[in-house]
Amino acid sequence: MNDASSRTHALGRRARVASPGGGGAPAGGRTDRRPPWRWLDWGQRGTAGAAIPSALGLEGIRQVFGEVVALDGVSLTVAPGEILCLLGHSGCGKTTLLRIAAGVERPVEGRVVLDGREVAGPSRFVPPEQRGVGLMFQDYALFPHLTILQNVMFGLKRLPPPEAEEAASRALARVGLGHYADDYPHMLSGGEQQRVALARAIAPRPGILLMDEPFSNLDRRMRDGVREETVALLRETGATAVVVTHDPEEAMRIADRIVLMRAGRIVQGGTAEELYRRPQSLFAARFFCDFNEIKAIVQSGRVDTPLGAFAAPGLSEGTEAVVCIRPQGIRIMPSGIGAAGRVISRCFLGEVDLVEVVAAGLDKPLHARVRECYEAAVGEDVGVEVMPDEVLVFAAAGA
Ligand SMILES: Nc1ncnc2c1ncn2[C@@H]1O[C@H](COP(=O)(O)OP(=O)(O)OP(=O)(O)O)[C@@H](O)[C@H]1O
Repeated sequence: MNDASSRTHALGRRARVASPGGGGAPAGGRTDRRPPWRWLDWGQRGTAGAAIPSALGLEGIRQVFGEVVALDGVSLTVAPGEILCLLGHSGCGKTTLLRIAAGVERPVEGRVVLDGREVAGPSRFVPPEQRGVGLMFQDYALFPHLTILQNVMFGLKRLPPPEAEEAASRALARVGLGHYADDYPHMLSGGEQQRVALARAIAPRPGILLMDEPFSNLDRRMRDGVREETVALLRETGATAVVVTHDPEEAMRIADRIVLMRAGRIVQGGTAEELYRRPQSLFAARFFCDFNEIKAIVQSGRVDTPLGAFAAPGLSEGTEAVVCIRPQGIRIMPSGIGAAGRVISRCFLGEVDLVEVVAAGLDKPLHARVRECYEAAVGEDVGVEVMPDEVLVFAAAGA
C-alpha cells in the first residue's frame, strides 16, 4: 500500500470510528449503537434469502504438487445444512481440499459430487461458476476498484442488472452494511470487509458456502462476535458450509462436525465433544488439549505412574504408552494426600488459577487449572491427586 492509499485507509476508518455506531454512521445520519461485532441486522431477517442446501461428497481425493502429496485419498460427506469444519495444522491440505470442492483446482484422483451430481472426476470437470458454490477467502479478495455494492454484485452477473442490484443491496443490508454501498473496500475496517465478503458469498443464495479461514484477519476481540453472527446468518440462510480453520476452539464453536486432518489425510471426524472427549489418537488428543504427559509401560492392562495407576484400554502388554492428564484433572491438596509435590508458581486468571507443581518421580512440572483448591503458596509442599476421568492413555508409537 502506498502512502496516499494508506492515509486514505486510515482516514476512512477514523471517520467510521468517530461515529456512535460500531458500523459507522450512514450518510442519512442513522445512529447505530451496536458494538462493531454486533452487526447482524435482525430487522432484515430473511432478506438474505434462503438457499436450498446442497450435499457434498468427496471421494478418494488425491492431489500432488511435484513431490508433495497434499491430499492422500480423502473421503468425506457433508449433509445439507451442516456446518463442517476442516481443522488441522498449517500445510495439512485443508485449503487444497476446499479449492477442489470449489472447482478452483482439479484433483489428480477422486470424485467430487454435489447433490448426487459428479462435478469432478476422471472424465468430468464442472468449472466453479457452474457449481453453485459460494466462496470466501481469508483475505476476502474484494476488488479495490469496485464499490462495496459492485463487489457484492460481482457474483450476480447472471441476473439482469436491476435484479442484481436489488439482491446485492439486500445482502448488504442483512450484514448491516447497507449504508456503505457506495464506499470502496479500503475505506472499511477488517471486520467490515469480512462482512462485505460474506454478503458477496451469500447474495447468489448458494447451496453451499466454502470458507477459508474467514475470521483469521480479525483481531481477537472482534473475532468471537463476528464468528457468532456469521454462524447465525449461515443458519438463517440454511446453506451447507465448509469452514477451514487451524484453531480448535474456533472449530468447536462453529461446527456441527469437525474433520481433523494431518499430512493430507483425515485423522478423525465427529462432533466437538467426540473429538475432545474421545480422541482416537495421541495426535487428535493433543490438538484439543495441552496435556500433562507421562511416559509409562503397559502392564496387566494398566500403566503405573508416580501419580497413580490408570487403565490402558486396548493397549497390549509391554507397550510404551503416553499418559495424558488434562490440566483441569489435577487437584491440589494439603500435603500428605496423594502424591508429594511442591508449588512452584501460581497465576490468578479470574475463573481459574494456573498452578505449576513439581511432583516426586516426574521430570517435568505439572500444569494444573484449578477453580477452587487448597490455597497453597508458592514453595509450599502439597499433595497432588488426579481425576481418572480426565486421563487418556495412548501408545507412544506413531504420535
Ligand atoms: N500450488 C501449489 N504448489 C505447490 N505446493 C502446493 C500448492 N498448494 C499447496 N501446496 C502444498 O500442499 C500442501 C497442502 O497445502 P494447503 O495450502 O492445502 O494446506 P493448509 O492445511 O490449507 O495450510 P494453511 O493452513 O497454511 O493454509 C502444503 O505442503 C503446500 O505447501
